Amino acid sequence: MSTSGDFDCIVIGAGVQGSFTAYQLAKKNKKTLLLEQFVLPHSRGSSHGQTRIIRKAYEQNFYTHMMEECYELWAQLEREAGVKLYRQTGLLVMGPEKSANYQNIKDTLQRNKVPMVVLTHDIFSQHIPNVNLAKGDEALVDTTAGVLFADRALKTVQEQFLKLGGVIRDNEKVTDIKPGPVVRVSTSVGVYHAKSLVITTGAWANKLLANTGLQLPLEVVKINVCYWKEKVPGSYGMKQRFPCFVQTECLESKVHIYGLPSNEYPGLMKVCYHMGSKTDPDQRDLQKDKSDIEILQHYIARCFPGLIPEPAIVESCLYTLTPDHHFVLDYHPAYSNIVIGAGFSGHGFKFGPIIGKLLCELSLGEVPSYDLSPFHIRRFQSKTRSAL
Ligand SMILES: Cc1cc2nc3c(=O)[nH]c(=O)nc-3n(C[C@H](O)[C@H](O)[C@H](O)COP(=O)(O)OP(=O)(O)OC[C@H]3O[C@@H](n4cnc5c(N)ncnc54)[C@H](O)[C@@H]3O)c2cc1C
Ligand SMILES: O=C(O)[C@@H]1CCCC=N1
Repeated sequence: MSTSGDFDCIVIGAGVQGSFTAYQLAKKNKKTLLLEQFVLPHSRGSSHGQTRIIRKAYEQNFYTHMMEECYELWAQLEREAGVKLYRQTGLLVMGPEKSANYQNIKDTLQRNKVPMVVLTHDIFSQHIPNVNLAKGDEALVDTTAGVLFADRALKTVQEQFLKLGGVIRDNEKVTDIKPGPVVRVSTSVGVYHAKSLVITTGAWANKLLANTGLQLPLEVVKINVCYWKEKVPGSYGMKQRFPCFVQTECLESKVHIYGLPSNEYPGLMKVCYHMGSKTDPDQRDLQKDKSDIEILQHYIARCFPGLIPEPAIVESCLYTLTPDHHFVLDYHPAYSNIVIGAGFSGHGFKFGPIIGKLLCELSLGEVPSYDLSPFHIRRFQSKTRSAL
C-alpha cells in the first residue's frame, strides 16, 4: 500500500463528524482520504457506544431547523445501506414549569410545529409509569425523538464512503500539517497532499490545530457513562416503548441529566450527567472524579424508583466543550482551504449527516445550506489564541 498520495480533500479524524464529511465529499466525486489515529472501531474518543439520543427538542431554533433535514439524511442513509439506524421512542423532557430552559424548549417545539404532547402533573403517571415527576415540574414528549444506533451508524457511513471509492487509513496519526495552496499532511506512516483539509479531531482538536498556529477555547471533559439495573427487567425498556429523557434541572443539579431506555445491556438503563471533569484525551483513564455519580444516585433514588441507585456499569466518553456549547463549523482564520469541525459539546452525534454536508460545502467553497454564524470562530474573539 502506498504511503503517500494526492487527494482533492483529506479529512482528519474518523469519528461521526469526519466520517460523514468524507462520505459527503466522496458522494460529490471528490478523491478523499480519511485519516484516523487509532485502529477502527475504537472507544477512545466521543463517537463510540451503541446508542445516542436524536431529537428536535432544543432551546434554539437553529438546531431544530437543522434537525428537520437531518432526520431525512439519516433515513436516506438507512435506505442506501439497507440498515436500521434509528428507533422512534419519543423524548420526555422534564423541568421546572417556569424555568427558562424548560420553557425555551417548549416554545421552540411549538413555534416549529414539532409534534409533542404536554404532560401536566395530574396526567403524568398515566402516560409515564415508574417515573416520579418532581413537584413544580412539567413534562412534555417530543414524539419525533428516539435512539440512534451509534456504532452501527458509524460503521455504516464508513462502509458507504469506501463503496464510493473513498480511502480510509486507520492506525495512522497525523503528526504535522503544512498549510498552503496544496496542504501537506504528515502522518506516522507517510505524507499526503490535498487541495483542501477538514479537521474533525474531536477532543484532540487543539493538539492538531497547534500545527497551524491556532488554539480554540475548548475544554475536554470525561463523562462517566453509567448504566443502572432495572428492579423489574424491561420496565424502562426500548421494546416496551419507554422514551429517552432529559431533566433540564432538578433538586440535585442545574446541569441536565439524561437517559436512554434499556437496550444495549439487557436490564440496564443508561442515565448520565451532562458534565464531567477536565481531562487530557490521552490520559482520560487517570481522571477518576465520580462526584457526578453521587448526584445521579440521589436523582435516580428520587425520580426513577424502578432502578437500583448504584451504577452496574460505568464506561467513559469525552465531551469537547465550547464556552457557549455551540459547535465550531468554520474556515481556519488564516487558511481558506482548511475547514474545522469541532467543539460538539456533548450533543453532536444526531447532527452527523448535516455536519458532514456543511463541512463538505465549506471545503468545496460552496455557500453553506444554513446560516453558520452561531458556529463561527470569531464569536470567541479574545478567547481564540492565534500565533499567526
Ligand atoms: C457519553 C456521551 C453521550 C452523548 N450523547 C449524545 C446524544 O445522546 N446525542 C447526541 O447527538 N450526541 C451525544 N453525544 C455527543 C456526540 O457523541 C459527539 O458530539 C460526537 O461523537 C463528536 O464526534 P467527533 O467526530 O467530533 O469526535 P470523535 O468521535 O472523538 O472523533 C474524532 C476522531 O479524530 C481522531 N483523531 C484525533 N487526533 C488525530 C490525529 N492527530 N490523527 C488522526 N486522527 C486523529 C480521534 O482518534 C477520533 O477518532 C454524547 C457524547 C458522549 C461522550
Ligand atoms: O444530545 C443529546 O440529546 C444528549 C441529551 C442531552 C444532553 C446531551 N446529550
